[in-house]
Amino acid sequence: MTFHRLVSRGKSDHTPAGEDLPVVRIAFDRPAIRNAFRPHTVDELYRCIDAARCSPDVAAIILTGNGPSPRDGGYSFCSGGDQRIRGAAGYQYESQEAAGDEDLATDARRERITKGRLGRLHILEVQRLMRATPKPIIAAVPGWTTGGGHSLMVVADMAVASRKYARFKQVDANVGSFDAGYGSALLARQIGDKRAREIFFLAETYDAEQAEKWGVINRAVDHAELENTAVEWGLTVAGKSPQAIRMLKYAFNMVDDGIAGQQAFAGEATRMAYMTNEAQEGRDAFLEYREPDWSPYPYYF
Ligand SMILES: CC(C)(COP(=O)(O)OP(=O)(O)OC[C@H]1O[C@@H](n2cnc3c(N)ncnc32)[C@H](O)[C@@H]1OP(=O)(O)O)[C@@H](O)C(=O)NCCC(=O)NCCSC(=O)CCC(=O)c1ccccc1C(=O)O
Repeated sequence: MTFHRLVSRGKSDHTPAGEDLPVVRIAFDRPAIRNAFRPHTVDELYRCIDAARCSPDVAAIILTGNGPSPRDGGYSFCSGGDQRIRGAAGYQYESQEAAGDEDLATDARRERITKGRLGRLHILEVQRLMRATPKPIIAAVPGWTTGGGHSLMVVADMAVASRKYARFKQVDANVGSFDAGYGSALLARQIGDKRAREIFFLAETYDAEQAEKWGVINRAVDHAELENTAVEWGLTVAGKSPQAIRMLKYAFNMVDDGIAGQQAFAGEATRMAYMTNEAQEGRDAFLEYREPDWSPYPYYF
């Protein structure tokens, strides 16, 4: 993965040149294999998103894929799990020596897999972190997005895609996989049940204009404008009330995330409550060994 903090060029973003902007860019960095992820990639992705989540001066996150491929010039967002290191129980870590050597034959790579480590499906932990991150995550889709990559795009709060190169294909069922969580359920919520079933059951390729029409993405744009659009959206979000954006994201999540969604929203409500004189009176009364005086606080209705 690559992680970049955006920096002002001093032109249109109202920030002096060279200063940090409140947006980060996180990108898959295996363009030769359409940005497929392996467990190390997922570990890095988790850490990148968490770093952005924990940065108080970051308002929005762009998730994209580096490219083009040095092999054939193809662009990709993410093609999902790396099928070459998929074991019987999940995606397996490779030894450090094999890591990065994309040209090794499949059998040679398999022989180098560290046997002692468990197969992992922890991209699902990343999906949960994306939901729990109280900042909009914007997927910028430059090319192919398939399998687990398609699901990450679905989980992102907004998505923009290259009209020329972005291609979408939910191939899970082709390779015996199925994202039976957010990747399918959230997609059905976003675009309708029948269409989501079509995308999973038929696994046909669709392009950015179709994706925009169906509501899978927010906008199809010229390839050259892809990241500019994502940055513009990120900076627009940064111009809004942080509290309002936080509450809105958790509000959008709440119904679909059940009690976990309610907990996230309620946690923010509690944080706000703690800032009130009323809640502080409760704390102070306890610390001062006295009964709380609620009289200044009416029963609002
Ligand atoms: C993406 C393609 C449609 C692109 O096609 P094309 O442009 O013709 O390029 P290719 O020549 O096929 O590819 C170039 C090069 O990249 C290699 N490659 C591409 N994708 C992968 C991949 N996913 N794994 C390994 N290697 C890949 C390809 O082999 C070529 O290399 P060569 O050396 O030249 O052979 C097309 O490439 C394609 O269909 N790719 C495979 C897509 C796929 O099957 N993805 C996996 C789906 S399953 C998945 O993602 C797991 C789902 C998941 O995340 C999940 C679900 C449920 C629970 C848990 C999980 C989880 O945590 O993982």
